[in-house]
Amino acid sequence: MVVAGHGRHVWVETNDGKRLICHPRGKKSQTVVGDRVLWQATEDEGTVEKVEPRRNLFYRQDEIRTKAFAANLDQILILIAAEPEFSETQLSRALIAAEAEQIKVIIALNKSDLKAPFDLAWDRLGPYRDMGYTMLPLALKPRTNSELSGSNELTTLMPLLNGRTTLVLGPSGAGKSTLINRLVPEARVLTNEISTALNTGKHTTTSTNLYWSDTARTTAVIDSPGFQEFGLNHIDAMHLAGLMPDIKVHASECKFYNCTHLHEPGCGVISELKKADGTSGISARRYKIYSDLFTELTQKRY
Ligand SMILES: Nc1nc2c(ncn2[C@@H]2O[C@H](COP(=O)(O)OP(=O)(O)OP(=O)(O)O)[C@@H](O)[C@H]2O)c(=O)[nH]1
Ligand SMILES: [Zn+2]
Repeated sequence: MVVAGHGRHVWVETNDGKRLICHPRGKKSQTVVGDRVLWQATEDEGTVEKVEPRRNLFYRQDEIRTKAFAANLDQILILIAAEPEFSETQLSRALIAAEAEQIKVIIALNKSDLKAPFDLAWDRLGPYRDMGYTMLPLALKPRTNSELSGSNELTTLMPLLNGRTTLVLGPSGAGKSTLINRLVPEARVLTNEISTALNTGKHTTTSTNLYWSDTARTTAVIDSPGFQEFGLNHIDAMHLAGLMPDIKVHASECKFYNCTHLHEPGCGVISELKKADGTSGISARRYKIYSDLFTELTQKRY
């Protein structure tokens, strides 16, 4: 399994837990973290001979290039926090990308100890709870021993991670490193090892790494940057509504089968949005995100 990558060179873990650097055979082979590969030993390193078929491939795409995050995921954990204030647009983009690959998502809101901003943020997430996304409050920051003995903040999260491979995504400052370091105390050491091995001189905090949080290697977390610039150019504008659950339920009520939900008469989405009695299942903010994204995806350059 590929557990880290740098450029075209990857760090492969064998079934018995050994790790070695592998180089791609030929120009074409593109591997990402989570890939299962067949490799062949060279002197002290290896060559990737074949990438096994993937269950899924999670990626973002901007105008310049496609960037794969990871493959063969069981789920994605989106970690946001009471502070800094999260961007609903970024959150929605990540959810749409996950939906496009039919990967389950957990949304975790960190820093529940910051009562006032936390309550505000929890409120802002109302539409996402209504859509059925699993959502949990967290307080990840290590506390004093007396506070810790009372409750373990990871007791609600751990059962959701156990035995699975989870890609952790989140904006800077939400607590991603705090989480990874609690799940995998030796993460920092491993990251240094990887960057020395794949050697680049620079640190690999900008690359994607897979860590085991148990010695039996059944629970994996993948740490990846890139939440900030989440391009969705790989998605067809006409498929967008189908990837946003709150819009999707009303898109089946439209008069025209190819309705864009932006201006058409008899549009189920627009009529839901215009419900004046406060019962609309589509928030104004979500509709704005939909229409802005629709425009972005129809104007994309190839
Ligand atoms: N109040 C509070 N602060 C927290 C909590 N969890 C993490 N923090 C703090 O939030 C700050 C950011 O946490 P990090 O884990 O470095 O965040 P990150 O998402 O890895 O951020 P980058 O390194 O910028 O990507 C640190 O100062 C943490 O101590 C929490 O539950 N409550
Ligand atoms: Zn419509």
